[in-house]
Amino acid sequence: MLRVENLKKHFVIGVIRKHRVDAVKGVSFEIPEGGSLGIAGNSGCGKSTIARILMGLEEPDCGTIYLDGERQDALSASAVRIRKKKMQMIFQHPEASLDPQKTILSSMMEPMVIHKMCESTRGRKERIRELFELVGISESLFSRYPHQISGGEAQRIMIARALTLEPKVLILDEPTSMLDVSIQAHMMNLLKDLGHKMNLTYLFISHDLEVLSWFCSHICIMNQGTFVETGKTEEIIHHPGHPFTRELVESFSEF
Ligand SMILES: Nc1ncnc2c1ncn2[C@@H]1O[C@H](COP(=O)(O)OP(=O)(O)OP(=O)(O)O)[C@@H](O)[C@H]1O
Repeated sequence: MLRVENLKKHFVIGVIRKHRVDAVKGVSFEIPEGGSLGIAGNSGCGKSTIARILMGLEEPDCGTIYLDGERQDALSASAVRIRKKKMQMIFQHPEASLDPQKTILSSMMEPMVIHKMCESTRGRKERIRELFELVGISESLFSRYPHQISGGEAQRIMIARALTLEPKVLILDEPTSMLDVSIQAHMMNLLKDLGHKMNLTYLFISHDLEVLSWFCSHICIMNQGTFVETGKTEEIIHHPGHPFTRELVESFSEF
């Protein structure tokens, strides 16, 4: 479903003394339809840069992305728009993704209008109602503003919003790290359930090996812009081959 080959990205920071940061140094991975791949690594190792490139928010230096069998850099502008529908992202700060001046219903409608989903406003509202039910929130939130909802509700709204476009791939970038521990488990169960019901393909980015090992069948361990180890999650967690992976696994088993 999603294949990435030799992705690279550097940034130049500083004004007077320029400094080069090689954020992603040639990573490759593949996720089959309905599969779940985790990318684990410490802060600053380049995880979110990969996600931002996939979502078209950053231009890579080089690399090839195939989505649903199609090479993405060979696409026309209209095909890029279709790709953006197929791949959606859930961010760490859901409240920051909602416009504070718009009601929840209006924020939900927006992507559906842009991508011409459903024929009428009534049809769109009905679809949003169904999605709210699916993610376990009530339509009483429709008329509220982002400051009138909880963090857990905001994240469920963002999941429902991503699903309005009927994506095939969901990129999760630390989707639960800002939530209460009690809500985190509900959210992870919800995402797993949705994956089964809608045959979603997941790319899950996190520094939390415990969450990733529960959610993902396969995992890539990332350090300083490269994948140091890739494989089945169970095998990597129980038999880490690379010193960095061992360090990461040990830091989690201490808790
Ligand atoms: N727009 C940018 N301009 C300059 N440097 C950047 C930019 N975006 C990321 N970087 C740098 O690239 C490196 C990788 O950043 P990235 O956000 O991908 O890491 P991460 O693994 O997702 O970290 P975290 O888990 O803390 O979000 C870091 O050194 C970061 O400072």
